[in-house]
Amino acid sequence: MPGRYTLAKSVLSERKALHPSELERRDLPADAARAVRSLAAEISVTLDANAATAATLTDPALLHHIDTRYRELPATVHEAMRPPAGDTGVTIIGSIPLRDDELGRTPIDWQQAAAWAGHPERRCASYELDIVMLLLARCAGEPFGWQGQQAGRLVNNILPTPGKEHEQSGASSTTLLAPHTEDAFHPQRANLLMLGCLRNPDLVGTTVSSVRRVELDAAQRDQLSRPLLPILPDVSYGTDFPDAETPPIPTLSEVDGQHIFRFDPAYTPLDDADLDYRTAYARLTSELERVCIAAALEPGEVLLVDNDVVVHGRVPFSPRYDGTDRWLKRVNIRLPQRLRPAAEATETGYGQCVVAPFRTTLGIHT
Ligand SMILES: O=C(O)CCC(=O)C(=O)O
Ligand SMILES: [Fe+2]
Repeated sequence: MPGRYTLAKSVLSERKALHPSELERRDLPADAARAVRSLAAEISVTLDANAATAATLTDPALLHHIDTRYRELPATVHEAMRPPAGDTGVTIIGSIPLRDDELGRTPIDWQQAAAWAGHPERRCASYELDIVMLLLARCAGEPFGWQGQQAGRLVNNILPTPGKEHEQSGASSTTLLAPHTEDAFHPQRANLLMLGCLRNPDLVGTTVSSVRRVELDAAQRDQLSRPLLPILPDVSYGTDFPDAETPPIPTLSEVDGQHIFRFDPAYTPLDDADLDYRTAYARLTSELERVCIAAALEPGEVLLVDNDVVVHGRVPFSPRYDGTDRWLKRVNIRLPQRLRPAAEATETGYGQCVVAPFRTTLGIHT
C-alpha cells in the first residue's frame, strides 16, 4: 500500500522523507507559528538563561511565565496541540520557523546540550526552543520530567552519543530502536509524548505503530490482558534497581473504552512467560510491524504521539559526530482528564519520581 512502511529492515534503513498520507498533519498558519517563537523569545530575554535555569528549566519564574503566558498563543496553536485524533494516534504539527544557522553545533550528549543552553556564547537558539517546547506542551497538557532522567530536565535532548550507538535509548544510532511505550515501566508515564525536530539532515525516520490498528483474536487479547511480566526501567535511568518490586503488568488493558497499551520488549523478560503468552506477544509484535509508519521529521516539525495507544522507535542511522547531527527535543505530557487502570495505582515505578511542576490534580484512577 503506498505510504505504508513496515519494519522490514530493508525498508527501515531507507533514508527517505516519509510523511505517509495516513499520518494526521496539522499545519499552523505562518503568523501563529511565528507567534510561538516570538513569545518564547520574549520570555527568554526576560528570563535570560544561566547555567542553573537551563540545567532543568524548573526555575519558578520561568515556570510562572510558561504557565500564565501559554494562554496568549493563538487559538490555532491550542487547537493544533489537542491529542491526536485518528486511528494512528499520532499527529505532525508544522512548522515552527527555525534556521539551521541559529542552532550552533549539535551537542554530543544531553549533558552538553543542557550546559550549552545556559552558556552565554554557546546558547544559540537552544534555550529559546526549550521554551517553545514548553509552551506547546503546556497547550496540550501538563509537561513533566523524571528526576532520574537527564537530571530532571523538563525538555530532554535526543542526540546520537558516542559510546551509546547500540543502546536501546534515545542516545543510540546505528541500531534499530525497537518500538516501545515511553516509560512503559511506570504508572505515571506520559499520556502524550512530544518530539520536536531541530535537525535531521539524513531524514532519519521515527517509527510509530498504533495498537488501534492491530488485528488480534479474542484469545490473543485475553492472553495479553494477563498481568504476567514486569517491564523494567530503560537504560536512560541507570541499571541498578536491586530493591525494586517488579510487579507483573498487563500489555493490554482498557479503561472507559480507551486502550491502555504498555509495550517495551527490550526491557521485558519474555522468556519467563508460558508458551500461550509468548505466542500472543509474538503475534502482537508482528502486527505492530505490519501497521508501522515512519515519519522523518523536518526541522521545526513537532510529532505528537499518544503514548497510551502508540509505540514509537527509530530506524538505524550513522552518526556524524561533527556538530551537524540529528537533534530532537522531547517532552512528556500528562493529560489530567485521561484515566489509567486502577491496578496501576499500586505500582511503585522502581522508585522513579516525576518532576511535575504543572500538575493540577493527583493522578486519576478508576
Ligand atoms: O529518535 C527518535 O526518533 C525517537 C527516540 C525515542 O524513542 C525517544 O526520544 O523517546
Ligand atoms: Fe522513546
